[in-house]
Amino acid sequence: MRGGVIWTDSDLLQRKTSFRAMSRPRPVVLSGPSGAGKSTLMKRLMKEHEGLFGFSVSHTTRNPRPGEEDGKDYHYTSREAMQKGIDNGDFIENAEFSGNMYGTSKSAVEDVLAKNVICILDVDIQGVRRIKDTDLNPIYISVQPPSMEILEKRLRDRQTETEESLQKRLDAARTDMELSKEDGLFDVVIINDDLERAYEELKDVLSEEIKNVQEAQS
Ligand SMILES: Nc1ncnc2c1ncn2[C@@H]1O[C@H](COP(=O)(O)OP(=O)(O)OP(=O)(O)O)[C@@H](O)[C@H]1O
Ligand SMILES: Nc1nc2c(ncn2[C@@H]2O[C@H](COP(=O)(O)O)[C@@H](O)[C@H]2O)c(=O)[nH]1
Repeated sequence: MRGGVIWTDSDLLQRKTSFRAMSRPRPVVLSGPSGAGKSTLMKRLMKEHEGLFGFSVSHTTRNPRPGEEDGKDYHYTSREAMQKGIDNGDFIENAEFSGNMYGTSKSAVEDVLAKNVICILDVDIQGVRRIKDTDLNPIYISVQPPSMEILEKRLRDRQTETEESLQKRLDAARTDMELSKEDGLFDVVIINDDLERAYEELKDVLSEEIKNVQEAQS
């Protein structure tokens, strides 16, 4: 794994200054319970704004789902390899979620930042807290389902989970829905009830960043 900018060491302030001086587009962190609709909203955003966004491809130890591609949706890896990368300091954050490891490597973020596009990170609430300790300075958005019942239906209908992993995700969702109420943790909370409305809200929140990148590219 490639090394590079380290966001949590002692010259944090120095690098914060240099980040601002380069006026890079502000990254976006999308979080919220599994099944709330983060990927659905993100994929639509990236499709409608081609060349303006870049996805930070996380690592995970979970198996690929049908249709998912290694290097595009995730870097699929083993526990051993991932732990080695973590011990090596290659990750800005990592977490255990529903029996698997997930993490954002430094190079995943750097590769997107280098293109001067808006970097999107899809991470759970533990990842949000870890990213708060870095100088990435993203916009924090929580995507929430209208209710636990609707979330469960969406996860079941998606047909990606076993009963066991579904129950783990529902447990994590209850915690997420509670913790995400914390004052100041998120800049915006979007309730993804009606998809069109949620998408418009997401675009609205990001309109300034989108405009800035469009102008920089023209
Ligand atoms: N507003 C909505 N109304 C109805 N169904 C929705 C809505 N938003 C998303 N869905 C559906 O709900 C399911 C879960 O959405 P999605 O996979 O985007 O969630 P996610 O938050 O990215 O989950 P994960 O964190 O597990 O990747 C999908 O099958 C998607 O098509
Ligand atoms: N802390 C992190 N969480 C991550 C990362 N990549 C994804 N996720 C979160 O995991 C769950 C489950 O994802 P799924 O693809 O298995 O359904 C979801 O809440 C994601 O937001 C990461 O790099 N770090």
